[in-house]
Amino acid sequence: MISVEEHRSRVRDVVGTRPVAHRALADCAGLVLAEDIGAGVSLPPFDNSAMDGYAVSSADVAMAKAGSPVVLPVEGDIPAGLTDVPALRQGTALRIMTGAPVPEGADSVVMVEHTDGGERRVTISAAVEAGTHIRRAGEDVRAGTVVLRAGTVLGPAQLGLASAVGVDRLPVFEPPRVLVVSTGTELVHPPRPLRHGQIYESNSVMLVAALRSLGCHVETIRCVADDVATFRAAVEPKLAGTDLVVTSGGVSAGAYEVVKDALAGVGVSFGKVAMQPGGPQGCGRWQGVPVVTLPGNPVSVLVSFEVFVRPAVLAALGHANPERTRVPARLTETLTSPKGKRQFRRGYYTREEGEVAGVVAPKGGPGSHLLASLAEANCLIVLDEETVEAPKDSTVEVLLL
Ligand SMILES: Nc1nc2c(c(=O)[nH]1)N[C@H]1C(S)=C(S)[C@@H](COP(=O)(O)OP(=O)(O)OC[C@H]3O[C@@H](n4cnc5c(N)ncnc54)[C@H](O)[C@@H]3O)O[C@H]1N2
Ligand code: MOO
Ligand SMILES: [Mg+2]
Repeated sequence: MISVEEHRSRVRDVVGTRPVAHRALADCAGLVLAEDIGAGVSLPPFDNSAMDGYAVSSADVAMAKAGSPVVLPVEGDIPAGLTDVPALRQGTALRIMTGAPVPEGADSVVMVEHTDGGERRVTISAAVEAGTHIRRAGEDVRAGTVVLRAGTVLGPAQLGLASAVGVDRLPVFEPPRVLVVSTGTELVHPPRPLRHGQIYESNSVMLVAALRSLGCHVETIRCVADDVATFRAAVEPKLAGTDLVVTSGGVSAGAYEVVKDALAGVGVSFGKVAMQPGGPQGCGRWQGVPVVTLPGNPVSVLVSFEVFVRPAVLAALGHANPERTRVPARLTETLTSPKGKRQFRRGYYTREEGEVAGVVAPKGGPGSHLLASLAEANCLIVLDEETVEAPKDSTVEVLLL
């Protein structure tokens, strides 16, 4: 039996690191930036108006008040996007819009609300200080400086910033193409009718959802019968276009362990990990393609995914911290755990406003077939290898899902 940590590091080594690809910004959301990005332009690129109003020289409107306004001739318009901007003659005004370049000779903008809105002549009823409503070139970003650091997870704001400094593609760790294969002669695609002895397939659905949430491209082969020739014929032709294969089922100690029987001799090793659920595990390479084989019980599949596959895929994608958040929580009931194994129990974690630690209520028993309780859970309770009993009201560690 190997430890959880040992298998985690094997899976991580097998999955490796993804290559870097340059992708259009629209395809980068959620991915990790592979290199520092410098600004090609300053932000703003030029002094521009923060308001719709009139560009003036503050000296010309210094005496303007509500009761005694100043009237200036308006010599033209500066809409946003105007590239040939006239200079302001002293003693006049230019009508200017938000985002438009401030003309030479102007040192401030009077909001249209403080004027009569005139087109030929404008009556200004408030003075402005020099600099009012002008957004200075470079006050946000200076050209040539690094705006996004390697390792940044690209969300909407980071992608917007990249575009604002003139970038249309970014170097990111390329998401893997993952092939999910669920095995079991008993498995049936819903909604086909079930015969006695058959069950509806659910593991591939969980794995696809979990992998897509990490940004992976996923293809599925569902309900492969427990027959080595059938398994090979279904999966082998797909290996060429695949970066990672994740299988479910067929890895334990029985007579029809299709995944084990098909892959044990070709570079994938199998064994037991000291955890519950998720004991039987395997990983390795098949024709050079990384393979992680998960046990078939539905809870075992999702727990194994959380413990082994998710951190390995996130690390491959360049995430500095690929782990779930761990928090302490007070148990609402006593739990028991097998000595020598790390147990992961489903739980529902809550924390009241103002409380330091939260509370966790176990959901369902330890059985790895109890899918309904998994669907009610928002965390995994971790009971370490030494723990045989965690009493009610004791503090345990939970992983927030
Ligand atoms: N003699 C032993 N028997 C078993 C051991 C053991 O150590 N000695 N380990 C048990 C544990 S723990 C697990 S976990 C399972 C793992 O078995 P397999 O990986 O070979 O998985 P299967 O036998 O194919 O299936 C197990 C179980 O899960 C259901 N299943 C499988 N695939 C799906 C799916 N895609 N959707 C829904 N349900 C699925 C399947 O019908 C079985 O009930 O082995 C124990 N046995
Ligand atoms: O280790 Mo198995 O995954 O409990 O059912
Ligand atoms: Mg089996």
